[in-house]
Amino acid sequence: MSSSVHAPNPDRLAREKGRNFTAVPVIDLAPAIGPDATSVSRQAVADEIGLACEKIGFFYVANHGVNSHKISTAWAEAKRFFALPIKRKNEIHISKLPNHRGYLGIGEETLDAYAADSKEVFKIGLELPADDPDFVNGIIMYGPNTWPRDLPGFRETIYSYYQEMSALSKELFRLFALAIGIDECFFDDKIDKPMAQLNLIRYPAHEGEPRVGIGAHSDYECLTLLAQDNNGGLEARNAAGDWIAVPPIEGTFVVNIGDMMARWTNDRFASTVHRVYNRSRNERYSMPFFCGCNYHTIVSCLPHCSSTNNPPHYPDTVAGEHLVGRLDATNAHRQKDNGAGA
Ligand SMILES: O=C(O)CCC(=O)C(=O)O
Ligand SMILES: [Fe+2]
Repeated sequence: MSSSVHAPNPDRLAREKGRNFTAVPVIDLAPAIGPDATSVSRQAVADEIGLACEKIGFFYVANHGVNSHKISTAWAEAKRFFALPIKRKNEIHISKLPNHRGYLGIGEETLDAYAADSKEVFKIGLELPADDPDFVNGIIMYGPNTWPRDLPGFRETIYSYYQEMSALSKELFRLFALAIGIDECFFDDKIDKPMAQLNLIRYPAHEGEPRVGIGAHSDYECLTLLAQDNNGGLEARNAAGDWIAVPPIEGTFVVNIGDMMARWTNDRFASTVHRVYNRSRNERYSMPFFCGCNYHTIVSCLPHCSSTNNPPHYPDTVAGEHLVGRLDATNAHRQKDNGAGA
């Protein structure tokens, strides 16, 4: 879930100054979350992460602790889902569901008004019962998931992968807190009912010129944990406007900061613009997990993120209201819901 960046935004350009990265670092998480981790080794990893978040907004994590079998089975199930006939996928089309879950076909989500995305997506979120009070109150980020029928094993495998991503995100939030210099547990009670979504994405193969898979955008939430296949194509934009490749690296996930964490840290952490430019022309798959905080969290400039010369850039924000506002702007079916088309 992400936002277009085409509106001229001088503030954003000013913030990007100095973020002239030419590569994205790999950060080893073992000294932070492995069996021999100490508070000193955790802080050292957190500082490395903090630097990457400040200068780049992107990093890879290695030794992340996610079971490789869970990752490979999730890939296999994602491919099985997209191979279903379109009629079957449309049975669980997002526009037919009461919350922000389900299937979106090619061209139905456009992140950059100047270049349509070429991708299809299946979305799930935190599994909650239909009587969850927030869902009953119409909060579309919550409630039950809707799964494709007659695809045995899909639900279990994909939700188990979701839970792995959720657990790893919680570790990363603790490291973010250490990097910022606040209580390590600061985020814990703000992410215990997270607006966290897993997208399975398929970018179709094509002929001819390289093609935009997903247009230039920044992500909306706090952090994104991305698994990508071996085709490459993910690119992050540095302050000079150059597109820096973020290629697949075996055994890692790509992590990037989203707009909500940029707001929380007063842009100390960078929500860096990125895109997928499909040069390989092959079919490409990816699985981004977008971890936001709880819907009702008030996101307010954190300590150590402002000063008299650098006052808060953003008003306090209810995280969920902000996120849903962004979704309304980029999802065709949400615009209809909101009166633009009906
Ligand atoms: O597919 C990818 O590699 C990146 C996807 C992405 O940036 C997004 O869905 O926000
Ligand atoms: Fe993204």
